[in-house]
Amino acid sequence: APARIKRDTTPIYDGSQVNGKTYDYVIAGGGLTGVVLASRLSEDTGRSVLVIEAGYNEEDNSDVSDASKYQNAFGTWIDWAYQTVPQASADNQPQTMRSGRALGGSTTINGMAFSKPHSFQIDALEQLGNTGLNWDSLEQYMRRAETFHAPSSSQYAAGVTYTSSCHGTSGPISVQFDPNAAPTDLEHTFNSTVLDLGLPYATDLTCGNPAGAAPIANTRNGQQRIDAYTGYLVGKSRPNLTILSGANVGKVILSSDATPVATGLEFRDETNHLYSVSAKLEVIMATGSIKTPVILQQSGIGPTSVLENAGVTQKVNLPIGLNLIDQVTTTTDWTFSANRGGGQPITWPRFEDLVSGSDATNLRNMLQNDLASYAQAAVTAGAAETASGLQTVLEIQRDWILNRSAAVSESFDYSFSTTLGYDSWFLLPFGRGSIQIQDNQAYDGNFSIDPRYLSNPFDRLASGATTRFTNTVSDASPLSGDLRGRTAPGTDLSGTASLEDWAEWVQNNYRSNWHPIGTAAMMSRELGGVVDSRNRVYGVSNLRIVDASTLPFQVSAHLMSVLYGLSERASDLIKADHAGSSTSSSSSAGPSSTSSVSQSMTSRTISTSSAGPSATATTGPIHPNGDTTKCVDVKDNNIANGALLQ
Ligand SMILES: Cc1cc2nc3c(=O)[nH]c(=O)nc-3n(C[C@H](O)[C@H](O)[C@H](O)COP(=O)(O)OP(=O)(O)OC[C@H]3O[C@@H](n4cnc5c(N)ncnc54)[C@H](O)[C@@H]3O)c2cc1C
Repeated sequence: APARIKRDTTPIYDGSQVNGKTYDYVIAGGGLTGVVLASRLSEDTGRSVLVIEAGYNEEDNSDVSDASKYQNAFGTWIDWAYQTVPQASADNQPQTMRSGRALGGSTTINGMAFSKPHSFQIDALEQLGNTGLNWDSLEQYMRRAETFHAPSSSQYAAGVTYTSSCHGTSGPISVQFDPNAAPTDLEHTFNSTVLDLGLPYATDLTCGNPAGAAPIANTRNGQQRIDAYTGYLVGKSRPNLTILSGANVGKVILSSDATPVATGLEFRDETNHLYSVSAKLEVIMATGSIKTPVILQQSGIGPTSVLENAGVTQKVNLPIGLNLIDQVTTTTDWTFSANRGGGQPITWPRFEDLVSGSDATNLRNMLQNDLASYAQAAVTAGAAETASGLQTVLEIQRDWILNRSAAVSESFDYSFSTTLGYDSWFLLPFGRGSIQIQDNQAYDGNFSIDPRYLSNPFDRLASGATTRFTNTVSDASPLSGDLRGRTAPGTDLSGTASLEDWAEWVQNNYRSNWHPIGTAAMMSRELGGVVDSRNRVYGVSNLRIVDASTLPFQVSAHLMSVLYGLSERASDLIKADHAGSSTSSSSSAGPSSTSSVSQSMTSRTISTSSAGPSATATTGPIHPNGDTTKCVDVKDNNIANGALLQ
């Protein structure tokens, strides 16, 4: 067996150890949300829980645990590095979407920034048909995930601000300002510059009003990254929790009832054996915004045209894989006249900060007149189910931008040596994309990811305005006095150039913001929703989705806080829904009877194998030193060999 066996929540690697067994809860994916659910649901010692995760325990990987090594893991084995299709409205090139493949999921490779949206953005979840889901109810779950460490007295004296009542005090995820950093000259200069430009100051980015300039805390404890797995499971003794790592889920097993019942999962372990497990109470999907739609479409839950083209028999017609929303990021750079110290000032400009005069009039008119055509364009592109449903959501986004002074962009600024850089993105795209399987191969098949970056005319100009604003800041005093010149974009693009010119630069110089959401949206069925307010998939029994795919729109925040809150909330809902149910008897008593496994296997189409080992099986671990090519579960859509794709 691989030597990476750890502590009490020991992952196992051999799928035959769970094959044919029944667990109360079977969770696909052990990323941010999967790990929260595994931890909370296994608190109930009478319930058996299985998590199936494609990646491994990366506690010993310093690229994960060392908080200063952000980006080192990009392009390595633990980055899925999903490839989009060439982006027709941008530069016609594919984009790489970073995503973590490990216990802890994307929290093992992410930027650790911890912020919360506007309270009215979370209240809008209720407006979309999710009764009872609003800022007040979710905020307590966001706090339940968090333990906040106040800044040191010297940090406080140097100007770090916070509001302790907005934070949690006893949750699994430690949130802290970098203990080795206090605001530098640069940060003071930067903040006074943006305040002079009229931006407000946000004392704390977790209080429900993040617009303006603010300090940002991270999910860290000292120099250690606190990812979801480290926070929620490492060191916990949970005999009723089984974690199978290195295994790819391919399908949800569904009964042939008129309303299909999710009875388990089919998966392939690290040695390519094909196996299945049963869920007595529920199957929970937590494989993230890209893979959740792929797995569900392969299982027969999805849009008619997508499943027909792929040759998959449809069991439930749902807009799974539609409504994909990600943002685009640009990087702009300046040179300092002298080293001004490191630092990470962050700004969240509003519409009124980004544009004025005819630009503001033009953009406002677009939002006032063109939402119906935006919604229709998404339907035509196969990215929305109905124009009326999407328009309802877009009208809510318009209200945030034009009437509620929402933060519409984020600018994450950094300085090192003599460079000042800004990573900036327009937060609230009106465009929508899709994820579609291309064949009926659940393990070695192809799927297309098309975020349709910059296809929406408003997104395009708002992205231009977002990037141009970094120039406005750099040109303003006192910051301008410290800068020698701009290195990206080149000076042929002047600060007063039109939004159109800046948008064109963005089209050729952007990257994915790596925040895909929306592909199984939580909202009423009529609006294009896939799950209800309790995370239950419409038209299927015993199946929930609890991951980033359920967010129906982007918000003015990094996503972790919301996802920790939503998965904490879901764990309570699931526990409550099964409070009276009896427990699974076979989970700890070895494989369930062969006959029940065979029955579930014959009720679905399976080309590669019958129950039990597949013909291509080999043995031995595949990570980190083994033959990683064995773990390729979707052709051309991941890295399995550790090579850098870009
Ligand atoms: C590079 C990067 C930087 C980011 N920076 C920040 C930040 O600073 N702050 C912030 O708040 N958010 C940030 N995010 C976003 C945040 O990390 C994600 O939104 C969040 O982790 C999504 O949670 P999830 O549970 O939906 O998916 P994930 O956490 O990605 O988990 C999905 C899990 O499913 C597994 N999986 C996939 N397919 C299968 C399969 N077939 N079988 C079994 N398992 C499978 C994956 O390996 C993964 O472990 C960043 C994301 C990235 C990629």
